[in-house]
Amino acid sequence: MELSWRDLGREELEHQYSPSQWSPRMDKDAVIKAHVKETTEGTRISRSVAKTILNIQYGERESEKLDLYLPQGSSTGFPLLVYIHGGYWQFLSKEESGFMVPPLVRHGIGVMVMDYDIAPQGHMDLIVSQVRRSIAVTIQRYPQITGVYLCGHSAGAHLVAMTLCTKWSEYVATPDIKGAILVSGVFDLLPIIHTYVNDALKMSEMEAERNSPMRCLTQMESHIRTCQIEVVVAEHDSPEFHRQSQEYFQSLQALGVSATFTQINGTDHFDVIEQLHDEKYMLTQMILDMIKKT
Ligand SMILES: N[C@@H](CC(=O)c1ccccc1NC=O)C(=O)O
Repeated sequence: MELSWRDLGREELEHQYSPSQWSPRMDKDAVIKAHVKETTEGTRISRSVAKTILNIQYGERESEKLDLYLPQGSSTGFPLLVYIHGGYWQFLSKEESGFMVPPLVRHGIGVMVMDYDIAPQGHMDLIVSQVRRSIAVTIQRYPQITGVYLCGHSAGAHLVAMTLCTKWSEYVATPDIKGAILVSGVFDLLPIIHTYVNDALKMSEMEAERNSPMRCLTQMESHIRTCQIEVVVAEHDSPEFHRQSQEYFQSLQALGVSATFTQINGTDHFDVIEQLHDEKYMLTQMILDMIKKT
């Protein structure tokens, strides 16, 4: 019989869910520090090269703000990439999450990045609803948006997957989601409950279940089932991260969704996404190709 995460002791489970411990480039503290530095600097560059509308309020709460990065000629019509940042639902913000903008705006693509209430202020149900709401508000306010693509990293990939199973009639508008790129994501939250990650989140088993994309795939609305979904992992992600992505991909395929699975060799959990500032990087090309074709 195959081993499951339930057979792992707490220590091993925590190791599996500590992405920084699997990087061959640097030690765990250095890789996170470098990630924040790289993405903060990248976001600063994006804000200097692209036309921006920063801190658009999408709700009543203080943190409910989003940034828009616009391509040239944005008054006519443009596709929008929504980037959802990671950080285990308790770190990072939109201030470090605009680094992928330059190659996208050069190709006529707009980018939206939202803040959501990270834990411990935020809890999982709130975070999921904030992400969905920020997207609905954006497409309602900017009718020039021709189609929406979702890209998320780590916890952000989880939030993309939850957005794919939204009941859109509960929101102010229904986005035309044409594609999604899920990078090094977590799609079943149950193992997370048994790790340090839950110290700030304080999810109950029920909250973890109802917020697990693996467990709400059948709620995916029919217009979403026709979109293109790309599941991506880093070569140096842990075996548990590989398993989570593999199983999510297989479930999408079983549902008849058009999905691909890609491992990016030579990358770890952090530089797999950091390199999106580079137009020549494989994942940037995958995103540009997807938007061109759909
Ligand atoms: N304890 C986690 C921390 C972590 O995942 C993280 C920390 C800061 C910023 C981003 C992170 N992860 C993914 O985006 C780790 O071992 O990597």
